Amino acid sequence: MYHLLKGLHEYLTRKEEFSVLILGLDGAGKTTFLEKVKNLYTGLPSLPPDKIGPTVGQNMGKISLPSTILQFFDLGGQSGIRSIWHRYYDDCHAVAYMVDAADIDRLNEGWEVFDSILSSPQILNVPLLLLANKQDDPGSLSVEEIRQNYEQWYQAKKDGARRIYGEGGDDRHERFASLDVMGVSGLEGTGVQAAVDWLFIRVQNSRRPDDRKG
Ligand SMILES: Nc1nc2c(ncn2[C@@H]2O[C@H](COP(=O)(O)OP(=O)(O)OP(=O)(O)O)[C@@H](O)[C@H]2O)c(=O)[nH]1
Ligand SMILES: [Mg+2]
Repeated sequence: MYHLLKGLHEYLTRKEEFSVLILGLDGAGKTTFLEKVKNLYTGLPSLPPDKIGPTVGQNMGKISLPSTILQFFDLGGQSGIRSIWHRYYDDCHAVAYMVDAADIDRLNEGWEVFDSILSSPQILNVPLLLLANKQDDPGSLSVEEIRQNYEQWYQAKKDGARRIYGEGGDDRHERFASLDVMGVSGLEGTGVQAAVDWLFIRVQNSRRPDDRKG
């Protein structure tokens, strides 16, 4: 009887687990952000910023929310490591792409990488959130400026491609038009809970066809 009740209790209180990828160029602030998420949701202290080095491979962090567990994968953003990102695409339920909104010189490079994610077939129906990080930095671009910056970059790329290939499809631009962009500071924690809330809500509605409950 005890085992039956225990099994029933476990069945009723089990949590569904979802994987969230945090992607972006090296130095965008992904690991600092994940440390803040872990601190806010588990109560454990964040690693001090001066103890966070460039990620070689991945960092993971699990947080428990009502009836849900979010498992974050923070992947190293250096160009040599980006080639492994695609291995995670099939099993993820959401992607947070982070840009350093204060590093204007590297935004174009960040958009090139973002564009390759937008055009990945495995990511097509996965919720995608764009995070404009380092909002605490007085030199950072606002959410609206980040949107405009991407639009300008995209337009320039499209104009260049049209000259070479003629008119083509515009799927990525359509996806961007409906994309949510949120301003955060992983260092100070501003906007971090709003971003996690966004991911929490979206993953519930985006189960992959082969996902099993439990
Ligand atoms: N001002 C400010 N600095 C930040 C913020 N988040 C991260 N940083 C700094 O940005 C630098 C890079 O942060 P990381 O978290 O290591 O960046 P990353 O995206 O994980 O980099 P890789 O692991 O190389 O891909 C560090 O010096 C951080 O302290 C932020 O919100 N505001
Ligand atoms: Mg890192």
